Amino acid sequence: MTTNAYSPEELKKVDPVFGQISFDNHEQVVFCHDKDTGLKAIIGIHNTVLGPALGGTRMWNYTSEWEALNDVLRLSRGMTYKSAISGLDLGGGKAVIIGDARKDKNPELIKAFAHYIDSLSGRYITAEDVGTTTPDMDLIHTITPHVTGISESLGGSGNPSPVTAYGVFMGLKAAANFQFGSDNLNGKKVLVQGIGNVGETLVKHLVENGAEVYVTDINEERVEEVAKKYSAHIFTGPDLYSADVDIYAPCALGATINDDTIEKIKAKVIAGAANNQLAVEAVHGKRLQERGIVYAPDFLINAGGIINVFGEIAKYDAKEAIRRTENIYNTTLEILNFAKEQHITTNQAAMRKAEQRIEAKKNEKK
Ligand SMILES: NC(=O)c1ccc[n+]([C@@H]2O[C@H](COP(=O)([O-])OP(=O)(O)OC[C@H]3O[C@@H](n4cnc5c(N)ncnc54)[C@H](O)[C@@H]3O)[C@@H](O)[C@H]2O)c1
Repeated sequence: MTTNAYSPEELKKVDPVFGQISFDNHEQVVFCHDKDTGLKAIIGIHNTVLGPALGGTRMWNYTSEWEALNDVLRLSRGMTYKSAISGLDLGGGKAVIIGDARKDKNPELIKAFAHYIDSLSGRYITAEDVGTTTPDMDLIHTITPHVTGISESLGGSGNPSPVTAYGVFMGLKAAANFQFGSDNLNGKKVLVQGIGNVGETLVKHLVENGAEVYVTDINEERVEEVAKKYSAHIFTGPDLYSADVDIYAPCALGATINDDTIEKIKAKVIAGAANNQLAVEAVHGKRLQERGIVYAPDFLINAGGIINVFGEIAKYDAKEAIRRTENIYNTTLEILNFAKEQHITTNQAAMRKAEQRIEAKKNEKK
């Protein structure tokens, strides 16, 4: 599975950087190459109006540079909106390293990358993402202070995934409240797709709150293990998108709501952790709205991780991170109501609120 919604062929049709499909007024795009280690990386700084651009480094075996560039453009923009809607004084950025994390990652390559981060003097602050780990961040920390998600022993905020899962759970409950008139999940059928770090903890919260949880993952061992641990059901149908459930929680990779899946979805609420769930925001967000499916914007409800990590910069503790994450419930309800009033999609509503915050800050600075 690629992490992009576009094929390399589609991406090659336009100008190399500023003409890219996902280019959206990014402030800076940095191409990093180190001959000795073979490092090829791209740092995308989308917007720094609210603060330094914070976002993780993804290491992925992209099939082409076009795909890597598109991913970093798309992901860094997403971070701007995520931090803005979450009330954090942070801008949006992200980095990608081209390569297979299992085969190509080594300390020298990570250190070479750290020097590039350092060269940006804090305009970009990194963290973990797919393919990078806390030990990688600790290593980056030996070169530059502009890194979060480091070990707790070094003053870090620890594993963000449980906090992310808690935020997703809050957003999911708020969306259920909006759609079903109550956030009581007792007996509600919920399908969790992807039971990794975030998905597993989400399953725990759901089961503890009486939901009937179905799990699916490409890792079959994990499915068995998680289903057994939490007394969840293993999803066995031929097609998970047409599953007869109330809530679909995408917690694997992005773009699962696309032309092939959208008409099949029976769930009345979509709320999950995966980034960029809508393959094409305008098209698929609208179609969900037309079909009466309440979509809790991913970048809003999966912000627990960044709220947690921001504590390393803003110097707040784990309790405060949880308190702020809990507020995702209120923000989600506010956004869903705003979308209804304005007759816009929930994704548009969240983006509009985020843009309003950025604009206000820009005007304040003038
Ligand atoms: N970890 C965080 O704090 C955090 C924060 C914000 C967003 N997210 C996003 O949430 C998602 C999950 O994050 P995570 O940290 O749990 O990742 P993870 O790698 O621990 O788990 C992902 C799981 O999805 C499974 N998977 C992959 N492709 C699949 C497919 N096609 N069908 C079913 N299962 C599949 C994997 O086997 C794995 O178990 C990712 O999209 C991530 O970008 C995570």
